[in-house]
Amino acid sequence: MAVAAYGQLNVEGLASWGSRSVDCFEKLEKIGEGTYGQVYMAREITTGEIVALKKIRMDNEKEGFPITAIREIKILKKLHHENVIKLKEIVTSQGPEVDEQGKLDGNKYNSNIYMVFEYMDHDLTGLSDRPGLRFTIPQIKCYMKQLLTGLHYCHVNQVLHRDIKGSNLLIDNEGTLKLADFGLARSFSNDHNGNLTNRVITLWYRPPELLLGATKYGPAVDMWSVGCIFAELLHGKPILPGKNEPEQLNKIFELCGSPDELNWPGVSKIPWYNKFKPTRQMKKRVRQVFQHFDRHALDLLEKMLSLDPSQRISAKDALDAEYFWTDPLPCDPKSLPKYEASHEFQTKKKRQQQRQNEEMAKRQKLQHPQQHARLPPIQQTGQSHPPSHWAGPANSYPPPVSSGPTHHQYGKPRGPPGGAPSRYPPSGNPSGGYYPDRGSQGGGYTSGSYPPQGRGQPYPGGASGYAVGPSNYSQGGQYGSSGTGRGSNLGGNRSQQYGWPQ
Ligand SMILES: Nc1ncnc2c1ncn2[C@@H]1O[C@H](COP(=O)(O)OP(=O)(O)OP(=O)(O)O)[C@@H](O)[C@H]1O
Repeated sequence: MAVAAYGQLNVEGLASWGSRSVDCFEKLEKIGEGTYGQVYMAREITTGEIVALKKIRMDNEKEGFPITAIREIKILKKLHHENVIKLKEIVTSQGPEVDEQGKLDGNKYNSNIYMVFEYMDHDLTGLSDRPGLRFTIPQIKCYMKQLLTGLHYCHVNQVLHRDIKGSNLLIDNEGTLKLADFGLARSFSNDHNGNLTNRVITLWYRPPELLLGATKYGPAVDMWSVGCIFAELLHGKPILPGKNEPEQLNKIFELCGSPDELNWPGVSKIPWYNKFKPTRQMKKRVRQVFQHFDRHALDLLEKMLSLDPSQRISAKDALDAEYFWTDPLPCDPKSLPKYEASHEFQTKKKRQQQRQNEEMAKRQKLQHPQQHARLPPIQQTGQSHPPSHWAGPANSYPPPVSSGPTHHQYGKPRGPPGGAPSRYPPSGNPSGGYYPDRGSQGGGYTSGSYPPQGRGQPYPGGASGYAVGPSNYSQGGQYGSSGTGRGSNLGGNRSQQYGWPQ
């Protein structure tokens, strides 16, 4: 990995940053662990403010400070928007640190660097993974609108996110959604001719042009991921869960049809097209597969899942789509129900523990079948159950609560993740903005295994043909052409409403 020499983290405009010690914060709980660091919920000791501390992983760095962290810091420093996570500060630790197991963290610099973020109660994956949870259509529209607004802001500021997925969409108990994890993000310019890496974006959300080896691309790559998230929210589970790159491409072609020069002019010039073009002709099946989505949702989804990136809808035009302007309208974020905190890391951990408990119970049953038949059921400590009287149909909703935990309620470290069932009482009265599920259109979620990350991991099997080659493929300025129709007629009012730069 590219690095900067240690001690030379010269991030413009960050003069006073890094002057405070991490000792100004009390770590409360680990809430995330990603490729590039661990994330903790923490409290600032003097003010009591709850924040998220992202520790920059240095243990793999042979020569210095990871370039991904520098990029993330630089990019976040220039982005200021309600739907983009706020980087508050950088803090450092002096001297060796120990991990959760009390082991030295093995960092040869004897010093760590942390990014301090505003704390968010949930990530979208963690939230949607709550047992029995189904998002309503107004709720899905509300989250999608915020996602598109944040992304539009990034794109007009010439930043590609390049890792849009549920666990990077953070949500607070005010219902605000923010884009996070800019570790793979980078600046682009419309006249930029250099090659970019195509080994970005987590596999299930990676667009066909990157899978086919394109190295010139633009904001349309993020819009493909948005399309996958949109369909996932409505469908209840990831729509393109490929195990490796060839399978991922195949799943895309089965859903969106096979690419050719007619539906995607220039596709045959993308480096790995000949290697991976489907051997048989496949038809587009989006409308058939998702026939339970409403007409406006389907129209929008088709435009997001356009194989040809130059025809893929932009974030701005997506916000003008009929979908967001027809009943049921997106709900007001503030009216959304509040939930107990949920992050993907914790829900994964809960599931893991639940599986372990189940296996243990099975083993014990096999060893002592009769004795166990008479014992009370094993308590599933790792699982967060809805109250038993709420174990209704799958489309019933997790109980909204009148007052969820606020940041300041996190006075002391909480117990092990998932140690206790949800504390929130059920409510039969869906309050403000909560709509009961609208038939099969309500979203839902099923637990599943997780996709390979999009961070420069080698393609499977060196011989698979995924060798980076020169590209003569150009995306052709998809972004910035705002298109015609509603956007131009109504864009003024709508732009004001979204608060995006004109
Ligand atoms: N500001 C925050 N508030 C609350 N939770 C957060 C915050 N930032 C990150 N998290 C949690 O930590 C997880 C990992 O964070 P992040 O994606 O920034 O790290 P990463 O090392 O880049 O991860 P990955 O490799 O999965 O992309 C997130 O999915 C989220 O659950």
